[in-house]
Amino acid sequence: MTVETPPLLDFRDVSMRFGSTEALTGVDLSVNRGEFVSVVGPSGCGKSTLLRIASGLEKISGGTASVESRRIGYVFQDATLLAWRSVRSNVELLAELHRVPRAERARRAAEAIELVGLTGFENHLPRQLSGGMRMRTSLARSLTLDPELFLFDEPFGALDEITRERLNDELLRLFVQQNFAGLFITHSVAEAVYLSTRVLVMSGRPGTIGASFDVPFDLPRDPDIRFTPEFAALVGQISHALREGHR
Ligand SMILES: Nc1ncnc2c1ncn2[C@@H]1O[C@H](COP(=O)(O)OP(=O)(O)OP(=O)(O)O)[C@@H](O)[C@H]1O
Repeated sequence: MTVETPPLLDFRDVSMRFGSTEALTGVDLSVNRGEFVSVVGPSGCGKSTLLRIASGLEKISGGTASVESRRIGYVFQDATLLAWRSVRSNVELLAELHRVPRAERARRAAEAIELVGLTGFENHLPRQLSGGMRMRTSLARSLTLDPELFLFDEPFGALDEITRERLNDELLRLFVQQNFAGLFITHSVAEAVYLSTRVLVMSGRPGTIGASFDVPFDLPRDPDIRFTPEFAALVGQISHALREGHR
């Protein structure tokens, strides 16, 4: 007999108003353990609002939004590093705020730095890093808290194509290795398909989930999958759904 575990994140009929602006309506969204769910949608349809609700920063106007875990990681488009702190000290910051003892904090930071491939750069300051390395530092900082649910708000949007693809590979590897569930916001349909087990298409406004696509490709994922006709076909279908919802 299999025991059903509740989804880590479960939104039912969620609506959200900001004054007279109806930002979200009738949003049903769940993220289970083992899932990496991406959300694509036109600008202003409420994607960031979804993440802010998930992280408890925003109170919903209607429906229910439950998050089962307290171990939540966040990575945003801006790496938000402290300029005067080294990579090591930036990576330790969250653990420090959570009052993790010094030796344990140092151990977790060293492990996270290794996981994101920044070993050797521990003493660098943020201004001495490339954009991709800053993002890796931000990712490592969240990994020190061993998140069960990871929320990503367009983390790679500002990076060049090659760096973005490399970080996509690294994130996929971490997803398989570290076993967290992910909710990932992006404007890139190809990125969403490559990273995810499921892609949701939002339409706006007010924003709602218009379509859901399961991604059938195995994990761990071969980077060359991006050049196959099956991959292109799925990207095409999702892009089409995005255009339909935009009308
Ligand atoms: N704090 C706020 N006060 C008022 N309106 C808000 C607030 N936050 C978001 N909104 C409105 O809610 C809608 C959704 O915004 P949100 O930032 O979630 O969209 P988005 O899909 O993430 O956009 P983008 O893709 O451009 O980042 C927008 O119309 C926005 O103006």
